[in-house]
Amino acid sequence: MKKVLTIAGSDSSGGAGIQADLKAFSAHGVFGMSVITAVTAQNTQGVFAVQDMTPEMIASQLDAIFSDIEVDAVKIGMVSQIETIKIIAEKLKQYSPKNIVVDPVMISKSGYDLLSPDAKETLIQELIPLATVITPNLPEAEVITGKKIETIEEMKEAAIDLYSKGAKAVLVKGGHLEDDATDISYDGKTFTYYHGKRIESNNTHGTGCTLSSAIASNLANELSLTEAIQEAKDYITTAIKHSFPIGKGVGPVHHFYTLYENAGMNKVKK
Ligand SMILES: Nc1ncnc2c1ncn2[C@@H]1O[C@H](COP(=O)(O)OP(=O)(O)OP(=O)(O)O)[C@@H](O)[C@H]1O
Ligand SMILES: Cc1ncc(CO)c(N)n1
Repeated sequence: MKKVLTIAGSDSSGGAGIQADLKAFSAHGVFGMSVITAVTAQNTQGVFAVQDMTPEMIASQLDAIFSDIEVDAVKIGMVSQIETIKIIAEKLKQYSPKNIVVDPVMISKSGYDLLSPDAKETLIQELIPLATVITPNLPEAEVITGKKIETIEEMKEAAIDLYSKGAKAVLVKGGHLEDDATDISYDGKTFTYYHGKRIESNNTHGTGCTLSSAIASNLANELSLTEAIQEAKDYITTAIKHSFPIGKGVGPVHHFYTLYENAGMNKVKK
């Protein structure tokens, strides 16, 4: 069984962050592990408090895992502070895992800063160059490139600009487009489109976390990058379609169990 690590924040309501990542890992049949960077007090309505882990504690978690277990892929989500980013980058350089998916999480859907504004530059300089693929949404891509992105053409321009920051590939996500949810990847040579019809759902809490974890799982399972992204896109689309309205705000997506599905045991149809 492949082993996949998420380095991210905890979402107490279970829709995003570490909790979404571990659910996505299980659904992909990989063994999930976690390094918690911060604990958030969060629900479907917002983020109410954040407690960052110390850099020492983050380093200890990383050492505990990498000194003992072979890691097939890493997904990085909420990294919160400059010192958090620096220690993660240092440890990843030391252990050099094969696949690193960087989701440059900045602001929650409810508008809370999950990345300290003064840490943006460190994220760009320290983490992006280590990435197999980075997966910014449109607001994140706008912050990193400094340009407004509203059209497919502007997404392609942003992808070229983001690629120049040093990641092996870039996936610009179109969840925030007005129109359909089309994502675009760029690997320095080729653009690939991942088309998704916009689903009218209020339950999209954790879509980005889920997509990046699905990509990491698929890379661990040795799919090519474009296959890994396409499969992950199919997964998130199904997960949004079958999402449920728990809580009073933006509900979570539904993680469906491919293993059960293959065995004909899953009630959820693709
Ligand atoms: N309403 C929707 N219908 C269909 N696909 C969607 C919808 N919203 C988002 N997606 C898809 O979900 C994936 C995650 O994209 P999105 O832009 O929502 O990420 P995000 O903003 O980083 O999410 P998060 O809330 O976790 O930060 C993308 O593949 C995107 O196209
Ligand atoms: C902990 C955490 N990570 C990421 C996101 C982005 O959706 C969130 N809301 N919470």
